[in-house]
Amino acid sequence: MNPNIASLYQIANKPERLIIGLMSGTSLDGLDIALCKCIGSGLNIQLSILAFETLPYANDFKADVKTIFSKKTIDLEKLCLLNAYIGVLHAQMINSCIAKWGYENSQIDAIASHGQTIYHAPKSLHGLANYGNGTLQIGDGDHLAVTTGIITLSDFRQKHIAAGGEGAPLALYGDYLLFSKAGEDRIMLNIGGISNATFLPGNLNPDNIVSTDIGPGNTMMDAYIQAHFEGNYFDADAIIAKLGSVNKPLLQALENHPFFTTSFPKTTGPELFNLHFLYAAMQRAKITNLSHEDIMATLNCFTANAIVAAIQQLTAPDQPISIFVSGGGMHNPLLLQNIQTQLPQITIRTTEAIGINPDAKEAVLFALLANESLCGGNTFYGKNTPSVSMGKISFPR
Ligand SMILES: Nc1ncnc2c1ncn2[C@@H]1O[C@H](COP(=O)(O)OP(=O)(O)OP(=O)(O)O)[C@@H](O)[C@H]1O
Ligand SMILES: CC(=O)N[C@H]1[C@@H]2OC[C@@H](O2)[C@@H](O)[C@@H]1O[C@H](C)C(=O)O
Repeated sequence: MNPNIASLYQIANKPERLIIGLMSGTSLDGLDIALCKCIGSGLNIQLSILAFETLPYANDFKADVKTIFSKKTIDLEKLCLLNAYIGVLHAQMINSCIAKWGYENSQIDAIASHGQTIYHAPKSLHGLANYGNGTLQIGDGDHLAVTTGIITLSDFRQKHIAAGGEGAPLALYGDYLLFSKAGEDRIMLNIGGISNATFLPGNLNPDNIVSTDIGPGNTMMDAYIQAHFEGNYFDADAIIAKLGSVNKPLLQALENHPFFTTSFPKTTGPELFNLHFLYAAMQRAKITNLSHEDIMATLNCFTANAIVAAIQQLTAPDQPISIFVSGGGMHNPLLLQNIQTQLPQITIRTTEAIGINPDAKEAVLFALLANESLCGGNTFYGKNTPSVSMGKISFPR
């Protein structure tokens, strides 16, 4: 037997595994690295985070990725080079974290690598009759495996598409395994570049799970700040948005898009929610002169309204519901306030309240997906989503 296969077999048979989950989202702020201990699998999983770090990306690297990120026309050579480069960069970041945390690479059973999303093209976005859903994440798993010496699972989204999904949100799987609770309807809300939500029914019937993208999270606010406030990457603590007021005609123009009336589940990305989307809405609303502060206040409100509308769509009026938020947007105080004031009856907590660091949650979810591919695979996630094992396996040798 090839020793790689023997080692994979041995890892899959262990009662517990150490898996490093990686997430680098559409905000391009850095790489989230979560070292997870996974005992068992499926609905019996016991997962604990042993260490977590977000390693920020250098500005030059961000600028490089941005040249090929969510654009229809790009430099193919750059795409080809970054595919390998990101694999090696992520591997080096992992190596430094493992050493810092006081572990040896040989103690880690597997890496679960999301990669860097470069383009997300669900059919609802491209509209081309001859093509289905598409998505592309780069940072090749072989480079991670060779540079770390650790078996790596990567490129999780293709299997989801192959089995009939849009390649996202994959949060559903981990949300269901980790956070479902009998007798309590829950919504897991993640506010990253794009916001998404998973409704977890208290009756535990997987057919009642709904997981969907909602619309922009931080992406439009971030893009506006980056374009107009040199040296700033996001509206830290909503300082700028708090100085402005919401422009109603612009808000209405932003909200008047078919994405918001398309039924769940649906997915999206910065390919749609970007500055062109904003400028087109400004044109339709005949707005030529609005302060940066008012635009930021309006984008903040637009983001919050989309989230509130999705929560209202996922629940019946007066239905008791627990909401657990994660992702960078939860650190935006105005965004949270704009959401909470429209949902006064609901207590919104972070996932910390149920044992998972909200900044680490997405990286943890990928560790879980890898754990399922290694030693689970028997869970049924309901009729609305593919129940498949995801991730391609790369060997170090
Ligand atoms: N103090 C803060 N005030 C306002 N916004 C913040 C703050 N801290 C973080 N953010 C927002 O969070 C973003 C980063 O969020 P996150 O790391 O969840 O994104 P991501 O991983 O790229 O998301 P996704 O994968 O879901 O697209 C920042 O770009 C910023 O918009
Ligand atoms: C294609 C892609 O990278 N999508 C991301 C993005 O960031 C948030 C939202 O859009 C979500 O659909 C997804 O990530 C999370 C982890 C998911 O699949 O659940």
